[in-house]
Amino acid sequence: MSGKQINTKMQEGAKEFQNLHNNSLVLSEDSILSEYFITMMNKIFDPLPVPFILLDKDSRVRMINQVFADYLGFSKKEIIGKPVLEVDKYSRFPYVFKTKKAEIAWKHTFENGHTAIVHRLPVLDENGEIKYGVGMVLFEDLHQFRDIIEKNKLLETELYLYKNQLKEMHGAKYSWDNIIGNSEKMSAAKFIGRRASQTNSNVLILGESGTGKELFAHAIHNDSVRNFSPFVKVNSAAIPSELLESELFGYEEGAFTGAKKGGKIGKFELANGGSIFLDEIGDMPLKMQAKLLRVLQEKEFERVGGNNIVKVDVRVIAATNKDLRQLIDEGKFREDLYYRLNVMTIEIPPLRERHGDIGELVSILLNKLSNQLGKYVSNISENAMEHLIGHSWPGNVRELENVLERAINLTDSDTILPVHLPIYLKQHTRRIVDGPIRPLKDIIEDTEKEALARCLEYTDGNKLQTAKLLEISRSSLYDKLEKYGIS
Ligand SMILES: Nc1ncnc2c1ncn2[C@@H]1O[C@H](COP(=O)(O)OP(=O)(O)OP(=O)(O)O)[C@@H](O)[C@H]1O
Repeated sequence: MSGKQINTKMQEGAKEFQNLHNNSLVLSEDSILSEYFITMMNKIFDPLPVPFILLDKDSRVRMINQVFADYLGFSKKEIIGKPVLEVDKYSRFPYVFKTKKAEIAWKHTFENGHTAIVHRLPVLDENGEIKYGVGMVLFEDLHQFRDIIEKNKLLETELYLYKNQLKEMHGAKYSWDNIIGNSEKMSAAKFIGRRASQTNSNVLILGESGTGKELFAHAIHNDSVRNFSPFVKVNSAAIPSELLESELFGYEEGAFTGAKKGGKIGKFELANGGSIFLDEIGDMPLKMQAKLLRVLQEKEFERVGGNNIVKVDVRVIAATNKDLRQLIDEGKFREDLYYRLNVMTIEIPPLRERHGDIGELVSILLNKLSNQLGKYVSNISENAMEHLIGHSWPGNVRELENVLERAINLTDSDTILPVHLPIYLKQHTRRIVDGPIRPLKDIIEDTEKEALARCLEYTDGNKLQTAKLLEISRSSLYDKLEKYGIS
């Protein structure tokens, strides 16, 4: 045979080999019967540890590899050319040739007693007639098969557990159904939120403290195509500025004293494929804002102490209760970052601008809190409700939740009465102004005193949070508490 002929034969053999993997393809008469083709098949399949057999259209064995012959307990010579039923009287090939339908992963017990999982494939010509058949043993005994199924089941269970754990650690817990309120303003905010979740754009959520900005961030992630990937929350105000960079972007081994061996990945890498929720973005230091801007623009960054570029695909959802425009004017927030973030902006209205939502909020929150506290309180008296509606709710829904939780703990029945509400809710500021005419200084001091007492009650005595909510320094808070004798 000339070199060219060998080449052609080789190509034919390769083509036929490909055809074997696709039983819808058709073989030429010459090639199936060609000794060269059979030699090629032997060369390819003999060294493989997968039992393999080739039958012609009359169900005679044309080729069998060594492992299959060994498995059946014959030499190859004893098998080649014999009708398949003489090799294994239980063979289903005659049936497969009749139906012309492949049998995939069937359980089969051979004449020698071995039970295996097998494939039987009929190969047809261009007229749809049987050309030949291919048989393969997938698992040589059922134990092998069962072991793999068991291992697979075990892996699936483990995977499910890890996925759930990951979702718990880095998943979004809330959906739109958890966001109560159908007032016009709230419905408008939810409408934009829903639209935002269907896009890949950055989202900026604005609203006072306790209005539900975090709930919105969860719902947006959950409703987006990224919902199977992590949702990672970072509170820029809660992390000391010197740690924020490594928290967000990770660090390389040896980046600084105390750095972990092997380095550490940051929240952006953790959120890859998913969303990162940057809460209190208005409190982010300027240096970090510059790095964040680069991530938003280039989708890449370097870990602290590293030179390698890390590429990420993360959707940013930022939130703040600060006036970012004012921060820009004060030189505390980058204007370019503001415009990058301000793509889909959602403004959540404060509770005092949607008193219409209070009824629904009270009824759903009472139910939720009753379940959490294991004490069923479902009613609220008309007077108590009036107090709730008359209040200005500086702490928004979070404050309402706290007021209701306290009331559930105080009541002895299934109803909340005015007596179960904190005093500040019932003393409206107007009373201070409405009383006898007094020096303005006294009125201001009384107002200040009441505001401090109210806020402390709302925060359960947490002075740091009180100072934050009243937007005064901690030392100023302590001075005022001392002045008014509030402990
Ligand atoms: N519309 C709402 N429906 C149900 N619960 C709400 C709603 N808004 C807020 N809450 C509840 O109020 C509390 C505060 O909400 P959240 O943390 O989302 O507010 P926030 O605006 O992110 O506050 P902050 O600015 O202080 O971080 C949570 O317990 C939340 O479940």
